[in-house]
Amino acid sequence: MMLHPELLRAARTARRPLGLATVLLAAVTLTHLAQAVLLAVVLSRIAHGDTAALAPLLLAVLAVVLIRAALGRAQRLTAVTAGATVRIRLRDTLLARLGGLGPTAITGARAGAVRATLVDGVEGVDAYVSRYLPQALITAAVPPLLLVAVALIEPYAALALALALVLALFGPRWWDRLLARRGKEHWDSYEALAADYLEALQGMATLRAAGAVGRVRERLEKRSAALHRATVAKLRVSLVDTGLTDLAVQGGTAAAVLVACSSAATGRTAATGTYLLLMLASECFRPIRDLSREWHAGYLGVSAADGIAALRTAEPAVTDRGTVDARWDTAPEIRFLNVHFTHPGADRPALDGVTFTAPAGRTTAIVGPSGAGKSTLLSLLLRQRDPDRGRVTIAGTATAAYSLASLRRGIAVVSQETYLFHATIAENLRIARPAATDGQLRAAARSAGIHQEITAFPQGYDTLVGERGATLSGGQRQRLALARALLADAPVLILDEATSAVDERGEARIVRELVAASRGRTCLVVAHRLDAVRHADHIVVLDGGRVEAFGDHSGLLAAGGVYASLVAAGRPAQEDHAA
Ligand SMILES: Nc1ncnc2c1ncn2[C@@H]1O[C@H](COP(=O)(O)OP(=O)(O)OP(=O)(O)O)[C@@H](O)[C@H]1O
Repeated sequence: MMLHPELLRAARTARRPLGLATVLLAAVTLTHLAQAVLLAVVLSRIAHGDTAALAPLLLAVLAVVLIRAALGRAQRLTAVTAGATVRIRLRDTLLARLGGLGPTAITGARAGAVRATLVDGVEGVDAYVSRYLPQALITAAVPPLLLVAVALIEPYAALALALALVLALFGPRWWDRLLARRGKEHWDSYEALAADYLEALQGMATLRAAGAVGRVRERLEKRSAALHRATVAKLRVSLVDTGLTDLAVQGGTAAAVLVACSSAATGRTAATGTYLLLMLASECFRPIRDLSREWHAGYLGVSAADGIAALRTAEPAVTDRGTVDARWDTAPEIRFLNVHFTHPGADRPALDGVTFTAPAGRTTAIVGPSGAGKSTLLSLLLRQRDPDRGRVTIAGTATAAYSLASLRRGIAVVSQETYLFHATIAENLRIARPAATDGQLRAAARSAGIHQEITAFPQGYDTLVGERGATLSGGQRQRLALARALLADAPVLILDEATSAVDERGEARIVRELVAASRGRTCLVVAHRLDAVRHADHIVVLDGGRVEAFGDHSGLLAAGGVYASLVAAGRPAQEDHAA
């Protein structure tokens, strides 16, 4: 019997249906026992040539069989309901935890591995709690009780059965650790394969362009072979386990039959007692045989349990202890006050004493060469991380004082990696505001410069965009994401390289239109091309994690420095560095 604390915790979320499933399983077991007793009486009557009461006895057997069929059906339905409850609650918990962990933790894990845990691992937990656990409880309770009954009829038979039961129940436990290890190795191989496959599918265009499809296929074949080896290794241990149980069951039954025959021959037991002994000896092992069958169904759950526990208990990068509701009536002012931050494992700070104010209701651009700290700054504003020192405030209140959910609702973000779902354009837009009217959708799309292109599609706003917006161009995807952020109507808007996939003229136009559309909001813009941000009310120039300068386009240009050299280069900062 393998019990895992994580699986028991999951089972507690559906105590009632699981309790009912176990009670019904106990009732099914009782019908087996009742049938065994009735058959023993029938056989004994036949042996004595007493056929008078056979008809009612056989009818009683039939009734028991019918009752068992009904109970068995109810038991399976209840178990399925219990399993579904556990599955749904566990997935909810894990998804909520993933949401709470934020992008830093999610990018640390491999998407395919997380998917395997969330989908296949949770399915395994369902089988474990709904089928294996009730059977394990019955197995722990029924054979000892039957042993007592057998001992009352023939103590020697009880002794033979007890030895076989101990061997059947505890013998395989020697292999438990090895089995758990093999199960873990199998699950790790499975996760790695799932992650590699997902990555290969998602990156197929890049792999094809780089001529690397063959190499990746070889790697996947190696992964498949590793999974096959892990499966066989696991099966070997599991077969020894099952073999030992079978041996004990067969041996125990044979020994009990021998003892029953000998005690009948010596006259120690009467005919009814002998038949009862034979029937009960077989019933003693029924729960063990059933448990062995259910074990294979629930084994996946045991293998995935460690991964599920790790996901469920993963610590988020920031704690959500804030209580203030980030619901600002007017666009708020954003301030960075002497903010220091070093990424875990990095040897130099990404932000080294950053201080500036993004005035309320205005557009502030953040520019600087690659690695200057722009994305880090935005991640601190969104509380994906907390500063090591210093404070980030919105409307005069530290970001940590706001509840995370409300803070993130109050800030709309468009980044290069904004995700579009396999749904229609309208559905993708309404993710930001489910109750938005068609008019509001159109207004947001117009501001993001995509309305005309949408209406040019044969199905307009009902066009399916494909997974990750596959049927759209890079620029269209970004503008759609932009429209979605505008629709969110949050008082703070962050554009993080949001228009980099749009052509140069398009970018400058969109940023101009956005600035107009976001009037009344506090807008922070990190743009690829300086042309796009020259009209911003304020520009913060970051370099090496410090604020190098602060001002407007003409002032910064006149002052020289990093900004002037970036403009003079006339190219994106990243290219400068790469050159
Ligand atoms: N997860 C991370 N772990 C360690 N170091 C990091 C991490 N993310 C960023 N850094 C480092 O922090 C510094 C600032 O990076 P950041 O991404 O904020 O710069 P950026 O100005 O946004 O650059 P870019 O314009 O190229 O996107 C860089 O030195 C970078 O190498």
